Amino acid sequence: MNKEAKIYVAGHRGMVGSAICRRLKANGYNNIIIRTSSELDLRNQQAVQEFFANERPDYVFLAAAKVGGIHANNTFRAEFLYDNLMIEANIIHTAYLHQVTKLMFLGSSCIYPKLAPQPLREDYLLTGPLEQTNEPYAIAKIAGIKLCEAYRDQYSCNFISVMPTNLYGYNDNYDLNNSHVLPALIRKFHEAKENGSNEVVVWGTGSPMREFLFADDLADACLYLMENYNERELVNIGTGEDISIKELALLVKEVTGFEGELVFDSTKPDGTPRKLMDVSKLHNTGFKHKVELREGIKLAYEDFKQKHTVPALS
Ligand SMILES: NC(=O)C1=CN([C@@H]2O[C@H](COP(=O)(O)OP(=O)(O)OC[C@H]3O[C@@H](n4cnc5c(N)ncnc54)[C@H](OP(=O)(O)O)[C@@H]3O)[C@@H](O)[C@H]2O)C=CC1
Ligand SMILES: C[C@H]1O[C@H](OP(=O)(O)OP(=O)(O)OC[C@H]2O[C@@H](n3cnc4c(=O)[nH]c(N)nc43)[C@H](O)[C@@H]2O)[C@@H](O)[C@@H](O)C1=O
Repeated sequence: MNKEAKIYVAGHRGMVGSAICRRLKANGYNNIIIRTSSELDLRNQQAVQEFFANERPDYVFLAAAKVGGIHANNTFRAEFLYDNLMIEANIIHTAYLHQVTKLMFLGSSCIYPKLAPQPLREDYLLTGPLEQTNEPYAIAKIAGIKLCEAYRDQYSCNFISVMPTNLYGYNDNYDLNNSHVLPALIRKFHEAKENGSNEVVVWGTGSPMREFLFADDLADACLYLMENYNERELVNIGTGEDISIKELALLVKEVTGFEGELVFDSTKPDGTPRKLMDVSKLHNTGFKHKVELREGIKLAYEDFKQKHTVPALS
């Protein structure tokens, strides 16, 4: 991408979109186009087509989506399917109509079958049934992948798809009902410590395994792949290491300094037992993540405290 290129970051206020914008600016790209969802509802096809006609971006990072953790996915099933289908269909089709030089679609590790062999290779896609709690979101993401493939096949569009693992970092979502596990645990342990509670409830059995990548590492990977990857096939983006939810909770407990007990609420779903990504394709391109989990949790916790805790009255 040349430094004067017009780069549209869809979802710039989100955890991933804001990280991509940070990285673009740090790398000298200053022609970045952004819109909030109230300025441009990406589910509205006409509004998207007018936006592209006016702004004519050269590159698109498609990081806008309806996103949430296991409870949100399992509760707002229609919204996770409809919103994500509409957002991706509108942007991908309009990017083709306006001859965008290159588009990157962000999928997710949940697209792979619930019980696929581990670690998950990109060619395991559509080889088995999906995890029920996030099937709508996964189906939408798979449709996005197939749109990029089909527009490449029929119209020679340079649209690539990347599959991030579970993410965390600056500007994460800390709503206890809709967030992912890591931000939820950071908030729960912090508030338990501040309130003097002697226990923190962890959803599920604690036995599922999850892989976690710091969002700024993902952003680095996205810029690297936007510059260097032009293939039809998916690319997994992760660390290649996973941890049990129980071990993760104990790590967050240690970082936040909470000294009480963990209580596991097995009435809550575990979801996919494991979804470790095979990241050999990514590593073969020369890219590797930098931030390890303990350090990343410390960085995310500091960000949480700066943005979410009311300063004590002086
Ligand atoms: N977080 C994670 O663990 C993972 C995320 N991903 C993928 O990464 C991408 C970004 O996720 P993340 O940053 O965590 O999500 P966030 O929820 O933090 O951000 C999502 C963004 O999408 C925008 N958006 C949502 N609906 C609309 C709409 N109708 N019109 C316009 N904009 C909309 C929001 O805009 P606004 O703020 O203006 O309302 C928001 O900025 C998504 O594609 C997600 O599927 C993949 C794997 C894991
Ligand atoms: C990125 C990925 O994210 C989602 O899939 P998920 O990884 O299953 O989601 P999660 O992070 O919410 O849970 C991971 C595990 O953690 C356990 N857990 C414990 N305690 C809390 C807790 O307090 N909150 C949450 N949310 N989970 C908790 C929870 O029970 C589960 O076993 C989908 O969006 C999916 O589509 C997707 O792409």
